[in-house]
This record gives sequence, structure tokens and C-alpha cells, in this order.
Amino acid sequence: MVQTGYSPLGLTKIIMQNMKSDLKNVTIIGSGAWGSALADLVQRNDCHVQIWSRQSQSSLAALVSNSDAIISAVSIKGVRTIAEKLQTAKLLPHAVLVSATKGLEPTTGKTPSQIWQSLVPNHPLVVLSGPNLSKEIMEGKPAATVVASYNDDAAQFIQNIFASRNFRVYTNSDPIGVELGGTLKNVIAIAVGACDGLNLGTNAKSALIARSLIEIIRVGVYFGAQPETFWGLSGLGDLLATCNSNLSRNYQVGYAIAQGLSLDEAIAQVQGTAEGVNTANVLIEISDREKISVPVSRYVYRLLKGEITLQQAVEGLMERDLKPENLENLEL
Ligand SMILES: NC(=O)C1=CN([C@@H]2O[C@H](COP(=O)(O)OP(=O)(O)OC[C@H]3O[C@@H](n4cnc5c(N)ncnc54)[C@H](OP(=O)(O)O)[C@@H]3O)[C@@H](O)[C@H]2O)C=CC1
Ligand SMILES: O=C(CO)COP(=O)(O)O
Repeated sequence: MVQTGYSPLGLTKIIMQNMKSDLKNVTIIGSGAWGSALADLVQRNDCHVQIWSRQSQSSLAALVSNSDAIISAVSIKGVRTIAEKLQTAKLLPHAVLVSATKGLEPTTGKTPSQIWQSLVPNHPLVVLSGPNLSKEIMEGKPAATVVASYNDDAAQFIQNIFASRNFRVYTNSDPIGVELGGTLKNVIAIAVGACDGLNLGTNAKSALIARSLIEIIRVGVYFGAQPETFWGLSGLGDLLATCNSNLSRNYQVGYAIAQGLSLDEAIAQVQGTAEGVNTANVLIEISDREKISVPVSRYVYRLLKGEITLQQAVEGLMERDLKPENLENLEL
């Protein structure tokens, strides 16, 4: 992602002015679980927050015309439509866009930030991702996240908007890595939910998480991410959160399948969006095309497609050819 069309120095000045003024205007797009939690966080920080969803009567263009920060928390299927709306809207010149979606676009294989960047290139873009189960955040429990951007000033601006006593916010300069950590772990959370649903034990679960992190890094490197980003909050951190909590919708999908439910039944039972199902499809298309080895995600994909049973997935993973652990060569 290359930021074009604005002056970083000008942005710094405007951001500093904004930080000093009492009230920042923030628009959150998406009133689902995550949009609502993010709105709650921003509200704690003396910001004027407005939430817009596709059900709103108000015009999005009118709402964002005075926003210092515009935060998109819709699921992946809504990202392009929303970005297209903002493409034609008149935004404040210094407005910062924040993408909080964890998914991959089916038709293009693009990440949300890539979609935003291609459609609204003249505004700084920040990716927000981390181990952030919305229910815990709504309950005011302590959590940490990452705001990543190629533009340091924009990342710091968003850091200040969100940071509070209960929400620790780190900046990072690898947005694509931060974004993919949050996106790809959703597929793994399905695998781990199934592993727990089958009661396969802590050794199996730990092996699954550790080996999955390696395949997440391989995909990340293909997308141009820094491998070390995945050891942080948005990679390992989010993998642990999502694979260890039955608050995770993706984990719930895997668990339900292990209880004998079909994928459709599992999705129907889960409240809200489980992005890992679609992400598995897109990821396998990419890994087939680019010859990236993603064994765990591939078994999740085949399981969700109904090509194999869960038992066959477990056997298939255990019976793969023996090989070195090979932590130095993560591109393969
Ligand atoms: N919940 C969580 O703990 C976290 C979620 N995320 C990510 O945030 C994103 C949203 O998740 P979450 O809020 O939990 O999901 P929900 O299912 O609760 O909400 C989804 C949101 O996306 C909107 N949406 C869906 N499709 C479209 C569309 N075609 N056009 C416009 N808007 C659309 C929905 O609008 P409507 O209400 O009108 O249907 C709703 O606002 C996901 O990518 C998720 O992975 C990230 C971190 C934490
Ligand atoms: O991304 C999340 C936590 O960081 C939310 O996970 P689920 O989408 O699986 O609920």
C-alpha cells in the first residue's frame, strides 16, 4: 500500500490541532458486535461518535463529511460497497480511514485494506487488529490491540482515539501483516474449535496452533508482510485469543461441526459473522495458484466443503510425510 495524494507534514499539523481540540468527530461504519464495541471504546475518550449501518436512514456521505476518523467495522462482504460510497463522498482532507475487518474478498483475494487503498487512495489508512473478543471489551475487561499504518502520524492519531485504561493500543508499521494475522487465524480457530469439540487434548491443540502460525507466516510473506509481525498481538496474540475462547464465532463453528452439525447448521447456530468460512475458500484459491503450503487451512477447507470427515482430517494431518520443522525457511 502506498499512500498518495496528501502531505504528511500537513497531516501532522492537522492531527496535532485535532488532538488539542476537545472533541474529535469519529464515524463508525457497521453496528454489529465489533462496530458497537469500537464505538464504546472511542466514546470513553471524549470523542463525538456516530454509528452508521446500511439500515440507517441517514446518508453516510453527510455523516462522514465532518469526520476526523472513519472506522469501518463491517464484515468482508460489505467492505467494497462501503468503500465505493466513501470514494464519492466529500471527506475532510485530513480524515483518517481505519479498517477493522478480518477477511479476504472472494472475487479478488484482496484484504480489506487493499480494497480501501484502491478505492480511497488519498487518505491515510490504518488497520486495527488484535486479540479483541468484542464481548470482553464491552465488559470493560483489559485488552490490547495494534493500529498499523505506513503513516506514523495517522497510526498515532488512531492510537490516541482508542487508548484507555482498559484498552492498550500499540502502533505498528506493517499494516498488511497486522491485517493478515487477524484474518488468517479465523480459519485456524475453526480447526481448533473442532479439535476441542473432539476432545483431542492440549497437546494436539498446541501443535495445531504452533504449526498454523507457520503457515500463516508463509501466506503473510506472499502478501509482502514482515514475518516478525506474526509473533505479535495481531498474529500469535489473536491466534491464542480466538483458539482459546468459545466467545469466538469461528471456534464455535469448528466445535459445532465436531458435535455432528452440518456447516449450515453450525453457521445458523452462531450469532454474528464467522469470517473463517469464506476466508478458507479464498485462501485455498490463493495457495493453489501460488503453491503456498497451508496444510491445516486446507484440511479445514476440505472439511467445510464436505469432502472429508473430521476424523479423516485428523488422520490426514497426522500422517503427512515426516519432515524437518524448518523454521528458517518460512516462504516454502
Ligand atoms: N466481534 C468481534 O469480536 C470482532 C470482529 N472483528 C471483525 O469485524 C468484522 C465485523 O464483525 P462483527 O461486528 O463481529 O460481525 P456482525 O455479524 O456482528 O456484524 C457485521 C456487520 O457488517 C455489516 N454488513 C454485513 N454485510 C454487509 C454488506 N453487504 N454491506 C454493508 N454492511 C454489511 C452488518 O450490517 P447489518 O447489521 O446491516 O447486517 C453489521 O454491521 C468481521 O470482519 C470480524 O472478523 C474483528 C475483531 C473482533
Ligand atoms: O477476531 C476476533 C477476536 O480477536 C473475533 O473472533 P470471531 O470472529 O471468531 O468471533
